[in-house]
Formats: sequence, C-alpha cells, structure tokens
Amino acid sequence: MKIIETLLQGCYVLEPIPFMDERGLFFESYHQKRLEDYIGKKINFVQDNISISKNGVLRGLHYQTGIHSQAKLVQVLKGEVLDVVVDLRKESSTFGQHFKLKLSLENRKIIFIPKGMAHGFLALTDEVIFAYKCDEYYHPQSEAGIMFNDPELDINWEFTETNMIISEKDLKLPLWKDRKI
Ligand SMILES: Cc1cn([C@H]2C[C@H](O)[C@@H](COP(=O)(O)OP(=O)(O)O[C@H]3O[C@@H](C)C(=O)[C@@H](O)[C@H]3O)O2)c(=O)[nH]c1=O
Repeated sequence: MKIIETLLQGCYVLEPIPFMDERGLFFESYHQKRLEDYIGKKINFVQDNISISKNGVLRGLHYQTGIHSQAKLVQVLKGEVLDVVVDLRKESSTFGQHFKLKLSLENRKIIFIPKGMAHGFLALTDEVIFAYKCDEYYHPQSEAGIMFNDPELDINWEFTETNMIISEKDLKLPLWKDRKI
C-alpha cells in the first residue's frame, strides 16, 4: 500500500497494491498497523458505513463537532465520485483550504481524513457505492455541515448545479462563516 501526502496536513491518499489473475482482482483495502505506523498515532475505527447514490447526488459537506469529531477512511466500491475534504482546524496552516480527488473502483484510491475536516462527495456515475470507516460513532446532536457551494470555500465541483441532487438537510447547511464549531 502506497501512502501519499495531500496538501492538507494529516490527510493522506492510500493506494493499495492490486493483484490481478484470471479470476479477477484482489487488494487489501485496510491495514491498521501500516496506517498507524505512517500517521504516527493509534486509530480505532468503530463504525463502517455504506451509501448508494445516483449520478449527480451530492452529500456534504459534513462533520461532527467536539468530542464526537470523526476521522474517516473513505473509498468507492462501485462507480466514481469527486471527493472533497475541507480543513476546519484553526491552528492548521491549510485552514479553510480544500483537497479534492476522484475516487473510483478503477483507481482504488482511498482517503484518510483526520478529525477536524469537513467531507463531501459528488457521484459522477449511476449507483455509486461509497464505503467509509469512522473512528467515532454517529452522534446526531453533534452533526454539522457547510454549504457545498460556499463562496469563500470556492470549491469547483466540475458539475452543473442544476443537475445536482441534494438533500433538504444539506440545502439548509450554513455558510462557512456561520459554521458550527
Ligand atoms: C451518517 C449517518 C446517518 N444515519 C442516518 C441518518 C439519516 O436518517 C440517514 C441519512 O443520513 P445523512 O443524510 O446524514 O447521510 P449522508 O448525507 O450520506 O451523510 C454522510 O455524508 C458523508 C459526506 C459523510 O462524510 C458522512 O460522515 C455522513 O455525514 O441515515 C445513521 O443512522 N448513521 C450515520 O452514521
């Protein structure tokens, strides 16, 4: 597994080694020790989630606040997404900046998102199967988010907004300047 730094400190792209033979494909999608050795701290994922999305579905930008803040390990099991991570850590040199990357089953890229980041993705194909691990349980009272098209964040989603499918909840998310801390 190759681990590559991103422009956001503590946020990494993981590239598993694929083994192909006449039966198909095999790869290790998670290796706790290798990840912990690389990031230099213990990680204890406690919840696994899967979502299925139609082409044009945008989920995000989401995070949980305070002690319920989650590190995540995100990957695509079918289709392709544009994945976006925003640095919410005031003390970080990349505070307010974002990192984006296309994730697909074909490229097998996985992103490790540390605590203190908002996360979202846009489905670029039909029936995207998105899988992710979290190191804190879902805690609805601590749910928070930021509007995907916030002018200050200025994320280029590379997709026409009128074709996006977004939940009522996500359309009511606050702007970056009014976000929950
Ligand atoms: C996230 C989550 C949702 N739910 C429930 C609440 C709700 O009724 C239903 C759908 O929830 P949401 O609309 O929040 O799902 P979704 O928009 O897919 O939320 C996810 O978005 C991506 C971008 C993330 O980074 C995740 O952490 C998570 O926030 O599932 C759980 O039971 N457990 C969970 O961990």
